[in-house]
Amino acid sequence: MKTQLCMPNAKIYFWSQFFSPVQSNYYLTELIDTVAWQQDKIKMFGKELPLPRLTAWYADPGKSYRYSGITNIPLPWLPVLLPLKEAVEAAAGHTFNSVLLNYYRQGQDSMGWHSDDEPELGQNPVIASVSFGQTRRFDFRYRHDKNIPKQSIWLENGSLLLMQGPTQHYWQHQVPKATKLTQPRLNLTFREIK
Ligand SMILES: O=C(O)CCC(=O)C(=O)O
Ligand SMILES: [Fe+2]
Repeated sequence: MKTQLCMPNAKIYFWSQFFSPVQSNYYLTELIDTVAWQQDKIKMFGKELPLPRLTAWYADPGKSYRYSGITNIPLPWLPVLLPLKEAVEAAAGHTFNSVLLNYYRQGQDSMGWHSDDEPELGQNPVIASVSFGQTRRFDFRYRHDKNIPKQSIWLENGSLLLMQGPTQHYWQHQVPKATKLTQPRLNLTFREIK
């Protein structure tokens, strides 16, 4: 079922069971096994620190993506990713030429506050985010006014979150640590690199 999140200066839609549990469990194991996962390092306070998650970047030829000082050179599309891309494109009414995959091995893995506002995404990017495996909390905070309350949603197995319009200009998001959780989660964010 599709719902719209009610947040100012944002256009966000959510489908709780976009993929069935059977499909989702298949994709979870298949992607964990076949994706070329890597652990990037970022420079922080003069030190090199490993990112607290594994990532991979699949995209059309020439579509590189740079964030946090890391340049992602695209890998050619894996066949298993193509039906996912098509299903998400049909729901979003938008075509994508790339996907960033994040592998949260357990609750210690996380992603800090950020907006998806890199220049290669252009103005008002459409970003379609699919989750498989362990349910994790996804938080939003308003960038310019601390009085606007934070919002959170639970991204469960098989869900689809679509962020578009001015969302990235006005809101940041994060996936906080959840240290008690032991099960893996995969997230795929489909993007259009200009
Ligand atoms: O894991 C998630 O749900 C969020 C991923 C994300 O924000 C990103 O890849 O930019
Ligand atoms: Fe993001």
